[in-house]
Amino acid sequence: MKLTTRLIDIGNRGVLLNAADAREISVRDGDRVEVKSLATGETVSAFVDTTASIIGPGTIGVYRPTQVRVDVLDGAEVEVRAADRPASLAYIKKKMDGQRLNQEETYAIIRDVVADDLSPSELTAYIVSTYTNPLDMDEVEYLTRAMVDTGDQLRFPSYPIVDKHSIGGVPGNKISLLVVPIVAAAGLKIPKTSSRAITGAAGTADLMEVLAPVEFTATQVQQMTEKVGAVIVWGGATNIAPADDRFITVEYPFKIDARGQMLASVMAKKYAVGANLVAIDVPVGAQTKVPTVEEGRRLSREFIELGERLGMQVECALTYGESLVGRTIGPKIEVQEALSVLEGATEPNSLIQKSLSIAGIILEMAGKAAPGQGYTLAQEILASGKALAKMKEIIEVQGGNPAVTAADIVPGTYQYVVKAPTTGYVIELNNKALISLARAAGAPQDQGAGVCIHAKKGTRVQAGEPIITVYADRKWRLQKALEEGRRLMPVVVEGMLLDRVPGRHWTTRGGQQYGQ
Ligand SMILES: O=P(O)(O)OC[C@H]1O[C@H](OP(=O)(O)O)[C@H](O)[C@@H]1O
Ligand SMILES: Nc1ccnc(=O)[nH]1
Repeated sequence: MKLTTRLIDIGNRGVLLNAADAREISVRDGDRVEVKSLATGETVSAFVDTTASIIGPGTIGVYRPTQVRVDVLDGAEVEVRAADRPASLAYIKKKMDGQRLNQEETYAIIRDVVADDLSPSELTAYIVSTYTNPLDMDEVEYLTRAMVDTGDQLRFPSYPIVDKHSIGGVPGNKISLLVVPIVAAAGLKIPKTSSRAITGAAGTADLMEVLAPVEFTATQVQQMTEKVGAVIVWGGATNIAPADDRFITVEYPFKIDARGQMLASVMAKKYAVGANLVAIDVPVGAQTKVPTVEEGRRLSREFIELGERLGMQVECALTYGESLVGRTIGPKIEVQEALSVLEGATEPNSLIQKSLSIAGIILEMAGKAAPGQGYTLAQEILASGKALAKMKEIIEVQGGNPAVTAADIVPGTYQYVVKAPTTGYVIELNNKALISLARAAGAPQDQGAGVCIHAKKGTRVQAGEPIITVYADRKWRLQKALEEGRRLMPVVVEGMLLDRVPGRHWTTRGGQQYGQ
């Protein structure tokens, strides 16, 4: 059917058809059409929305991403017909049914993901299929390679190129802000790409964005790394493993990170930046992605095997994930904590020790430190101020203000201090509840939102002492976080009343009613 184009500024890969025209070519809402520009001969597939009134018969509304691909102007004529379903849908169904996918099938799915040829529900079906029917190692390798091959890759003229990644799952895990500058200050190249939050309240990309822009092309990532030795950027903007960020948009609301997807997500980014030496942080503990040490070992072996298949040397560190890293969760307060350590603070221990351990592993892998000496070298670099100086170079090369200090970073202006209701030990600090609290307060989108934990598990507190401060950039967000806090009770002090369960308000025999 020939239709006349009307450009519509909507960000989806779609077109708007009059309901009568849609009926004529036998398509319904959500179906696909092929749109062919009669001027250029180019063809693009797009998803259909229908309307009875916004667009009249004979006209087609073309949304921005569709227009960009087919290069049509307002008023141009296009040919429109019902399109076939992509073959990848059958492969997604195959995975939903619990079968294995081969290399070609995996590549077909990932190509369609990157080309935006799958609708949100189709993409969700794929992620859920791999969540419920775990990928085996061959499938993980196909997925990783497909994610790399459908994006840009960096090629540095010399090795080693080192890299670090955490599988996430523990709140407050801001160690990349310390590890990357320490390792780069030792003269190593570390082009660090990170995701935004997946199951947490602030991913490393969300943190770095407090200090500098994080959206760059692959070429810029390479140039900046060559200049100062390191970057900390958001993988989603680089076109490095571009499928990764599409998957994360599906995973984020459900707070899920299926094992096979996680392996591929992390290792595709490492492979695509050209890293040959990689340290992986695997936080272990109840309420993390890896509940037991045995599972942590198994996952580590999988990371190492996948690394071998791809030609990268991988070392994994099982780390303590029962409790948050440092004391803060949320973009600004986490950055403030990390910067203060770079500036010389000797607390919090959990953050400093973890960062030095992971940096130490990388320094040993790259031969900068003798076996067993990496931690000490990392400690010297941190104490000398060289890591802070390197961080300032990274901030500057990415376009941020290198003069920034921890004191300049001000968390959300709406604050609420939760006090210990009773004297006793903190016997429970629930990671997942803390994450929900920080997300309810607005993290990571609201950079000032988050929580600071004053008393970690095992600490003795006096009744009335602060145990948590909640920060928010908006008042209603603070209220929401407090409601979430009351519901989830992320901190429990021994002896504390957990809840009161009232009976009904009986009228007593004496005819009086109490406690209204
Ligand atoms: O939100 P959850 O699932 O906890 O973790 C996701 C975070 O973990 C990784 O951290 P890094 O880039 O190694 O520092 C990712 O890049 C992301 O920032
Ligand atoms: N699935 C993932 C976990 C942690 N980091 C990532 O980049 N991806």
